[in-house]
Amino acid sequence: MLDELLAAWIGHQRWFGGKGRPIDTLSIDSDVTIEAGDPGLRHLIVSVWQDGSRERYQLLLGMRADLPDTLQHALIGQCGPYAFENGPSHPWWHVYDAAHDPELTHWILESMAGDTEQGVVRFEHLPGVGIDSGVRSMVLGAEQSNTSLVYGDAYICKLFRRLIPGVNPELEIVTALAARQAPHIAQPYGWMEIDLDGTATTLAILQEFLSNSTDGWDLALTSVRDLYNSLPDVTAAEAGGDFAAEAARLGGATARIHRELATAFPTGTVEPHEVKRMAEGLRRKLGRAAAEVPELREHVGMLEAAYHRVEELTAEVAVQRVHGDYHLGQVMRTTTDWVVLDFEGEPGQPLAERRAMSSPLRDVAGMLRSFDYAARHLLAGHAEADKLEPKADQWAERNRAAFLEGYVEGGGTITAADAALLRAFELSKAVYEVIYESRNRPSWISIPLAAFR
Ligand SMILES: Nc1ncnc2c1ncn2[C@@H]1O[C@H](COP(=O)(O)OP(=O)(O)O)[C@@H](O)[C@H]1O
Ligand SMILES: O=P(O)(O)O[C@H]1O[C@H](CO)[C@@H](O[C@H]2O[C@H](CO)[C@@H](O)[C@H](O)[C@H]2O)[C@H](O)[C@H]1O
Repeated sequence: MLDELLAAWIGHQRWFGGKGRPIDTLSIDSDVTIEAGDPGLRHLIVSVWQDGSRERYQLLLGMRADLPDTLQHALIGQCGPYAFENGPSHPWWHVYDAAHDPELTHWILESMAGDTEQGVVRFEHLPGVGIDSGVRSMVLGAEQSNTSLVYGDAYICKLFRRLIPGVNPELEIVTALAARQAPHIAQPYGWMEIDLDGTATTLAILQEFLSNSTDGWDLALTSVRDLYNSLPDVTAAEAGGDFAAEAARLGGATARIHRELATAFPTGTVEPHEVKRMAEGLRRKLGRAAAEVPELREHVGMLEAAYHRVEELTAEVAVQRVHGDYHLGQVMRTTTDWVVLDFEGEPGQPLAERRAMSSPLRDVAGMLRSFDYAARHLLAGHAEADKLEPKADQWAERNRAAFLEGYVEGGGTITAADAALLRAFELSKAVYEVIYESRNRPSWISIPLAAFR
C-alpha cells in the first residue's frame, strides 16, 4: 500500500519535522497526476499523525516501471498495480522522490510558465516574467527544512515540505520587495499553491538562481579556518582571510532590507507597558525549551534576569516585518553584493507569529549569534580546542562589531537603550538554537550552550 511505503520512508527525510517520534498513521489527502506517463509524476499532500497531532507534507512522486541506477537513491519502494488515467498501467511501479528526476521536474517550470491548474494544484508566474522550461534540474545538496531544485544556473525552486495553511512569508516578502525594485533580494519568478483548509497555501517558489555566489556561512568559515591556521600571535585583524569588511557590508545590506520592509509593509510601536508581553513571550519559550532540553536548566536564572531587564524598559519599541531567522546561511555574497534569502521566519513557529511585526533587532541578534556559531563550530572535537578558543572569541568579537557598525552606518537604528533588548533577543535565539540542535544536530549543541557562559 502506498501510504505504508510513504510512512516508512518519510521519517528518514532531512526535511521531516517529526524525526525520532513514531508515526501513528499517514493518510493521503490529495493525489494529483501532473504527468500521466512512464515516467509519471504525481503530486501528493499527506497527513502524518504522531502523538495525536497532525502535520501535512508535500510530496512529488515519480513512477517508473524500471528505475535507472541514477535514481536508485531516490527509491521509496514498489507498488502496484497502478493505472494513470489516460496513461500507462503496469502491474508494478517503482515509486520514488521525483525531486531527483530532471525528466519530471521540468513539468514544474512548464506548468508555471503556462499558469496551469492541475487538479487542485495551481501554478503561477509573475507578470512580465518569461520562464524557460528547457533547463534540467538537480537537488541542491544543502537540503534542510525544504527541498530546493536548481535548474541550470537560471532558477532555484524551493519546494516547501511541511505545509502550514497560508501564503508563505518568503513569497509575500520577495514579491513585495521586488515590486519596489529593492536591492539585496533574489528575483521571484513564480510559485505553486493549493487550498488547504480553505486558505491559499504556497507549495513552492521559483526564484533567480544566484550563480557565482557563496553563502555567508562558507565564506565566514574560510576566514575562521585561516585564523586558526595562522601563527599563535596573529590576530583576527591581521589574518589574511579577515572577514570584517564583509561583515560590515552585510550590516549595511541588512539595514537596507529593514528599510525596504518598513516601507513595503505596515510598521508600529510597542508601548512600554506592552513590552512586558514581549518579555513574557520570551519566558514562555524558555519554559518550553528547558522542559525539553535538560542542559538549559542551569541557565534559566540568568536568562530570566536578562528578560526581566526588558520588562523594565521605559522607551517604546519600533516594530515592523522582519526576516525572522537571520543567519549566515541565509545570505549570499554575489560578485557585487550581499543578497538575503529565506524570509520564512523560524521553521516550526506558527505562521501568524512568523508574519507578525517584530523589532528588527531580532534579525541583528540572529546574525550576531551566527558570527559566534562560525567562530566556534570548528572547535568541537578539535585537538587544540583550548588553544584556539581565544582566537574564536576574537574572530566573533571583531565581526560582530563590524556588522553592527555597518548596520548603523547603513541607516539601521540601534540606540544605547536597545542594549537590553538586543541581549534578550540574542539569548532567546540561543535558546531556540539549543532546541534546534538537540533535535537536528545533537553534536552541535555545545555551540549555542556556550553563549550562556
Ligand atoms: N536564489 C538562490 N541562489 C543560489 N543559491 C541559493 C538560492 N536560494 C538558496 N540557495 C542556497 O540554498 C541554501 C538553502 O536555502 P534556504 O532558502 O535557506 O533553504 P532552507 O530554508 O531549506 O534552509 C542556501 O544557503 C544557499 O546555499
Ligand atoms: O536555514 P533554516 O531556515 O533551515 O534555519 C534552521 O537551520 C539553521 C542551520 O542550518 C539554523 O542555524 C543555526 O546554524 C547555522 C549554522 O549551520 C548558524 O549560522 C546559525 O546562526 C544558527 O542559528 C537555524 O537556527 C534554523 O532555524
